[in-house]
Amino acid sequence: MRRDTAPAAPPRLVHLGLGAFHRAHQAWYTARADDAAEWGIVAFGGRAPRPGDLDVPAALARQDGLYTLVERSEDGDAFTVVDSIVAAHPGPRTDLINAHLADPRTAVVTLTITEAGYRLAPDGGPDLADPALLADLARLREASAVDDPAALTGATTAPGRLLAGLEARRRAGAGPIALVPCDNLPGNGALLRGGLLALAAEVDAGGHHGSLASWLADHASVISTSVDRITPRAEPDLAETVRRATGRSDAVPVVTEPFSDWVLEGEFPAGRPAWEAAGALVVDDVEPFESRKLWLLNGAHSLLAYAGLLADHVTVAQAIEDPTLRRAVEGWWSEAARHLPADLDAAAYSRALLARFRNHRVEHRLAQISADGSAKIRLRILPVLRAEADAGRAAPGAELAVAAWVAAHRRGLPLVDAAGDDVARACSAAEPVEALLAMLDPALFAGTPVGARVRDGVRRLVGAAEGSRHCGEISPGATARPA
Ligand SMILES: NC(=O)c1ccc[n+]([C@@H]2O[C@H](COP(=O)([O-])OP(=O)(O)OC[C@H]3O[C@@H](n4cnc5c(N)ncnc54)[C@H](O)[C@@H]3O)[C@@H](O)[C@H]2O)c1
Ligand SMILES: O=P(O)(O)OC[C@@H](O)[C@@H](O)[C@H](O)[C@H](O)CO
Repeated sequence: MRRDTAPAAPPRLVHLGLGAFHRAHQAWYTARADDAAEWGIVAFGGRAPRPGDLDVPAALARQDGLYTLVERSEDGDAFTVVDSIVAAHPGPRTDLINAHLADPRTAVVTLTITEAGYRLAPDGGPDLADPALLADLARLREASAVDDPAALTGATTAPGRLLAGLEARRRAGAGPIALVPCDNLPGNGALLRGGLLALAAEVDAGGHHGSLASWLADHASVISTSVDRITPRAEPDLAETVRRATGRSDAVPVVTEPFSDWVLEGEFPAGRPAWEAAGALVVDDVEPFESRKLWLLNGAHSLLAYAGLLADHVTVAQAIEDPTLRRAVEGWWSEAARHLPADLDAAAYSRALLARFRNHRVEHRLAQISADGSAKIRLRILPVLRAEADAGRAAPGAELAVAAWVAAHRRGLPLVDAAGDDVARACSAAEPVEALLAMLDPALFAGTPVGARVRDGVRRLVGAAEGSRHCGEISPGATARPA
């Protein structure tokens, strides 16, 4: 695929974390905006592709940024060429990230770097024990003593790359900018803003060049978002499906569901595309929308992932047809709905979700969703479980999600987790179940009725394997590797 005569839109948006979701979501909204011709995206990969994975930025660059979005419903496929990405580069091209951020025409940075990519500690602040992040900070401190732009290159973490780019913008006097995290993290705007300010303060403390932190506070408007579109990893024959249906040769098509949702809160001081034209909603308070989505959709996904894998299911569509799991998901939805504002109509959202989960043509693999469970259970299940426990109620759906995560480790399922070292340590502790629960929240589970019910659940799910001392192979996820 190549661009023909139509000129590409000017580059005014920068994206970090060029994967499937960005192309199914933000790039698609941008291409459908009324003013799409004015807004081109320069997209950067994140970490180096894993062995066997496609190099998406390289493949997209060979196609002038064009790709096919396959919207897959129960009834069939719709194929659209998305043209909003005007340049694609590998993540390590920090010289280009800096150059684009230092350009006053760049108005917005979007991010889909995965939850682990933010490199947060359990308290929600930046993980200042992370060696890669510390190395990026040290580089930035040294760079503050020199005016050479090359000194601002070479960061390996996403926060380090963003911070270096913002420092380049500050030095260029290129003005304010909006930062739009589009990852499934509760309070993603506050987490990104707090993280960047804390990291900038670390740089300022050892640097010589003035205050990056106060520049950020005045010039970086961090948007909070709720993002929703189920976008599984593309199956190997998707390119062939596209070729047969459209005659086009596309090395990196994306498959997604027809449904899409984007809710944003915050100011865009240098402008933005008219995303509302494609259905985006700009609100004063995104938090209730975000909780609804993270609890009802992602929480149910986590429940299905661990309980479904334990029951030998492979995809979400298979797991939701299992009557026991479906009842558990419906139970979880009722538990979560009690803590959502009534005007968000959680019941209608859940009904629609059930249909989305049952779309068997979208092959969303439980193994993909199961990654990084220690953080996801903490963020997506525990807030509801705590609230239910405080109200003196049992919460069987939430309790099953926790028990299934523990049991999946105890049964030796090969799970990827960014906190893989901690999980492995917990698994080889004298009391692995206690240690795994303590990783999530010691106070919630130690000597409490909810803890007792979860332990019973683990015993039932682990069954015959209970005597085994070790969990399965736990691969470290993203934070354990250089980005
Ligand atoms: N896929 C979905 O259905 C969906 C829906 C809503 C939100 N999201 C959010 O988008 C994120 C990405 O999903 P995707 O489907 O595009 O995945 P993907 O694997 O296709 O792409 C992930 C991108 O993030 C980069 N990345 C991975 N780990 C990183 C790290 N530690 N540091 C920096 N960059 C890193 C990768 O290089 C890649 O560019 C999810 O983690 C989630 O937070 C996804
Ligand atoms: O992307 P994650 O790893 O946060 O969670 C896996 C899925 O639950 C998630 O990707 C959903 O499909 C998505 O959030 C739907 O909008």
